[in-house]
Amino acid sequence: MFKNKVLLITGGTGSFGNAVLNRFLESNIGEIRIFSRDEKKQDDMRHFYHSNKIKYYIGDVRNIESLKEAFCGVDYIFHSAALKQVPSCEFFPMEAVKTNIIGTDNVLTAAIEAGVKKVICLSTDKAAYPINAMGTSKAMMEKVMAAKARMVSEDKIQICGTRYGNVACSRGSVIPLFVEQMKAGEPLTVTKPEMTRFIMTLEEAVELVIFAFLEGKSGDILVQKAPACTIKTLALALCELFSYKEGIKIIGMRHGEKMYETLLTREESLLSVDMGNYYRILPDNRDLNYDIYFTKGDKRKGRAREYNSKNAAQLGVEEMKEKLLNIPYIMKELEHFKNP
Ligand SMILES: O=c1ccn([C@@H]2O[C@H](COP(=O)(O)OP(=O)(O)O[C@H]3O[C@H](CO)[C@H](O)[C@H](O)[C@H]3O)[C@@H](O)[C@H]2O)c(=O)[nH]1
Repeated sequence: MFKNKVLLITGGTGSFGNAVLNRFLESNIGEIRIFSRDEKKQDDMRHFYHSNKIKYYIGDVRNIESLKEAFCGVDYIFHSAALKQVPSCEFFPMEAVKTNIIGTDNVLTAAIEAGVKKVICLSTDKAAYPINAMGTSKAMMEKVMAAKARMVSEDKIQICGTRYGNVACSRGSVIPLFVEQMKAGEPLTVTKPEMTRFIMTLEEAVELVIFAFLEGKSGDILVQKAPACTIKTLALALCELFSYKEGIKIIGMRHGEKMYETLLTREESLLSVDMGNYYRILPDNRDLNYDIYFTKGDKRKGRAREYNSKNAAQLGVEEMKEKLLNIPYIMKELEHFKNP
């Protein structure tokens, strides 16, 4: 489906953009456009890949004019540009509104105008029953996406979403932090040992977006059935892999954190289809006519069960070690740790 096509990735200089490039550069895709704000990161990528297939566009999803220019001739978009750090969004919630909500609206408006055929918007489990500004802005992003999908015919453009769990070893996340603590000879700072998270690899995140691209209909959100684990399991697995003896120190929950994350809410589980390794959450396309809204409901509500990192399949220490050993970053750090 990507043969000779033009794919644009917003926020394309991040880990996700690089993983998509690794996946597609050797394929028969026509062109990949990297759209982002940071010229330095784009320049680094230019030198790293040396590929004529990649074109770089400086711009900001907050600025619709910059999107319009970049979208000319584009077939498909993976929309990954976002503010995704929990603390920074908590301190600057309006910045999250501008990038995650208004930015997504801009991307979709410009995509419709430019005749783009399919857009996949990347969201997070923190958007389900959100408690922090990052999750709330992503929940609103999903609503913007659903509203746009409802308004524009599927023949013109297909708009879908994906929801991720935690991407293992992504920039600024807990695994690289624990690795740095081990290098410094410090104990691992565990917030709450029994806290759980869905764990995905970057490759799985790319697979999910491709699955959404191939199988998603307009308005759908696709979710991968990811395994989960407690933070204690993760810390123990790392200590065992690195033969690390300094142990862990419990520091307590941080601002805006939940004990577990949800990939599928109770309400969504009524609208979801089990597709083997994935769930497809169908859009709630009931008539939005206000009279009906007040007189007709859904009797099934209340019977449904959410899908969260507490009731999902849990990885034990051995399984976690196995998963970690498949991640190039861990292999590199292990090598370095053992032969400094
Ligand atoms: O020193 C620390 C830091 C984190 N944790 C724990 O490790 C887990 C993961 O923490 P991360 O900071 O790696 O991830 P978050 O769940 O807070 O959020 C991350 O995952 C999100 C997706 O759900 C977004 O991608 C977001 O940008 C990213 O920071 C949490 O239970 C957290 O409490 C610790 O135990 N000790």
